[in-house]
Amino acid sequence: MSNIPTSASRQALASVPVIDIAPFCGDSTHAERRRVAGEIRQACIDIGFFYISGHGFLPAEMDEILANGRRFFALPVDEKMRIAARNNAANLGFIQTGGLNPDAATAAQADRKERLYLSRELAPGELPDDTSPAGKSQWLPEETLPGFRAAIERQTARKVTLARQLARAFSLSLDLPENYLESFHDRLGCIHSFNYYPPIDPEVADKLWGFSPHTDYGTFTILHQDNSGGLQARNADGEWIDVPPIANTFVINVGDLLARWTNDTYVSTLHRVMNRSATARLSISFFAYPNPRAEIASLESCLHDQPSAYKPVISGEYIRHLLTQAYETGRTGVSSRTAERLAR
Ligand SMILES: O=C(O)CCC(=O)C(=O)O
Ligand SMILES: [Fe+2]
Repeated sequence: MSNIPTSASRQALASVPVIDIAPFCGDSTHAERRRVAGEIRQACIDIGFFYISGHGFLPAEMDEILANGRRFFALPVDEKMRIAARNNAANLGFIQTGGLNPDAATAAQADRKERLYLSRELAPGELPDDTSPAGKSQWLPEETLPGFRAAIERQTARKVTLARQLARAFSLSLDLPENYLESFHDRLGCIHSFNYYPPIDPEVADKLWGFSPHTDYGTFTILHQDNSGGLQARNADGEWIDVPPIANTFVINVGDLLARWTNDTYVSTLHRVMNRSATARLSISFFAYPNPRAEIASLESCLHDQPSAYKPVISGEYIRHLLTQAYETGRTGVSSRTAERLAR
């Protein structure tokens, strides 16, 4: 692509753009998809965040999954701890405030969020992989939450499809063949995370985060937030801007692995959550990771005849390393990769 925006033209946005991705979800012309891909490229260069509309999820479906998330977190903590993530090989399950092994001291400082981490089912014939969470979800007995598992599995499958459609859009945005990134995600590693944020007392709001500033780790995240508000992202000038709820949209953000893959053409942006509303906030993140054994080396279309800043990594090992770091501290924090980038 000539005359295309590059990271040299990063702009400090005051708000996150909304992009209609319908051309990637149904019949469309190449020109239509190319136009959308151009909008995605600009957003990923400027801030690494954009909303999507035109994704095909019905409003009732979106309400239903939020309602199911609320049902889970409303259970007594002892019930939720029956599927504690610390007892699961892939660390899927319930993560209480303070992380996997909170002691009193760390839990007092930790992010206030509780989480439920799930993944997708294995596809027919797919074998489990040590570095992929696929097929390793834990579930409460059906009688505890009737209909919960079936509803979540349906939604997870829908988001796997949406992730593939987005992979096509990202490919085109990077001047790659349209199926290029999709072929790295046909054994998609993914975590479908339900995030519960109790309201934070304004008196201690400076010390206690719902979710402290962090970046995500994978290729991209599909985020569904309820209407509480409280999410912010850091723009190219280092200012925190609101990413308020917009009905019937998802928020997409670039993860560390895609930033690395694009040699920092696309930015994995710091973001954070403070629930200042009087009621609990619920959000649902779907983290898309490439096939666990895929080698991720900087894309040719992002090198511009310069050597890459990064060595190739194996996707599953890289993600597992960052997740372990987060689980053990109870604060997702800034990944070591982002720390390196911020220090440069
Ligand atoms: O709750 C939100 O809006 C953001 C969640 C988030 O940043 C994450 O799950 O990584
Ligand atoms: Fe995040």
